[in-house]
Amino acid sequence: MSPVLWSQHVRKAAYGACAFSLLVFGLTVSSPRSALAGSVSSPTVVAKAIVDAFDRLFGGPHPSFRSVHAKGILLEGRFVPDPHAAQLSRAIHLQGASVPIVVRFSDFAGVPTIADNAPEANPKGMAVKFMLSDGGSTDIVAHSYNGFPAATPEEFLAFLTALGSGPEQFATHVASHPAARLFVDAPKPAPLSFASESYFGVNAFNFKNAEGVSHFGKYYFAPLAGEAHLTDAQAAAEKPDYLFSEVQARLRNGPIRFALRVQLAEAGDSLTDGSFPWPRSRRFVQLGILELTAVGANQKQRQRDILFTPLSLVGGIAPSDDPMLISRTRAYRVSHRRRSGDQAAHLASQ
Ligand code: HEM
Repeated sequence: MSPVLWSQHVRKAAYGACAFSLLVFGLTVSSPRSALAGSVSSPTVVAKAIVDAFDRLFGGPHPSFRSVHAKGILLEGRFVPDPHAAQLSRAIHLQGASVPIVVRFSDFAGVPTIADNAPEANPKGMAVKFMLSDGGSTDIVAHSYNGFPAATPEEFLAFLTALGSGPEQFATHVASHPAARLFVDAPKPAPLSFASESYFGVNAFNFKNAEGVSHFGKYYFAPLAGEAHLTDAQAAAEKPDYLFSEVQARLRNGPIRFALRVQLAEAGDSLTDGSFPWPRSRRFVQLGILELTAVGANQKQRQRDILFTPLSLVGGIAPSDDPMLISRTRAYRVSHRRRSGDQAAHLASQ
């Protein structure tokens, strides 16, 4: 899809979310740019500016909903580690015993009512929380595009600012940023099911085993049902909530399974820039199987309350130096505070 078209789709999503959003959109798109022109440099400031930019693009904030990936569903099940997973990492959930998991599938946009077959509903999201035997938890936050339109948080803020500034500005940004170009041009077909999509962790982590041997790698969720996507015509014929209905119907016929793998870095692969994928020829290590068996109860409240972040980690898995990881985590916390309804916290996050 052309950058102009993608930008128009995002605008349409905002319009659909709120009749007033055209005015809001038009009035506020210049704010992130003026923030950028100043000294936006700390990860916290950039993270807040990115959440503000999402809210402007998507007519938010929408109370109780995430600033992006607003429409989602929580499923429950378990993770069964592979017998060889401990060779990669000493992490507690990779040592043999299965652990309960909560998984949230989502559409991209920050519009709670987005149609699943709308272009701005892609990429799809998959966030996983592993409930550890020591009472803690650890997360993986992945999406269905193997890369990202920006290498750094500042570049991502510039991307969102350009997107909100109009088709010409966005086309200019895309023309001078290869990762944005690749992202905009990449086909993002609607999946047949949340269970028939691949999901990528994008940013690298360091995995260390009990002997102290460490490797850098990126997460990858492979659907055991196989990848399956719709043609544009098939997607257009689907209902707005087709993915959410489908996943619940699918669960009535048996578990949904994904393999969790780590793609290992080789010399020369960037450990600090997730915007481009590593070559497919890199070795994958299987960490285990996710088995989803039920739709979570009390969806509305639990989706509002639960927080997934890429830096909710556990011993044996450490962040790389990719600057996105810290800004992502801060942005997710800002968005979480804003949707929690706590006015004091909301003000503190301004
Ligand atoms: C600087 C880069 C990024 C920023 C600032 C950012 C920001 C955000 C924010 C603010 C949220 C809402 C979180 C919440 O309210 O709980 C979010 C959600 C999400 N993001 Fe990102 N994001 C970034 C990069 C990425 C990347 C690289 C991926 C994929 C690997 C990704 C996947 C997701 C997913 C799947 C969700 C939904 C999580 C959930 O279900 O709770 N994001 N992002």
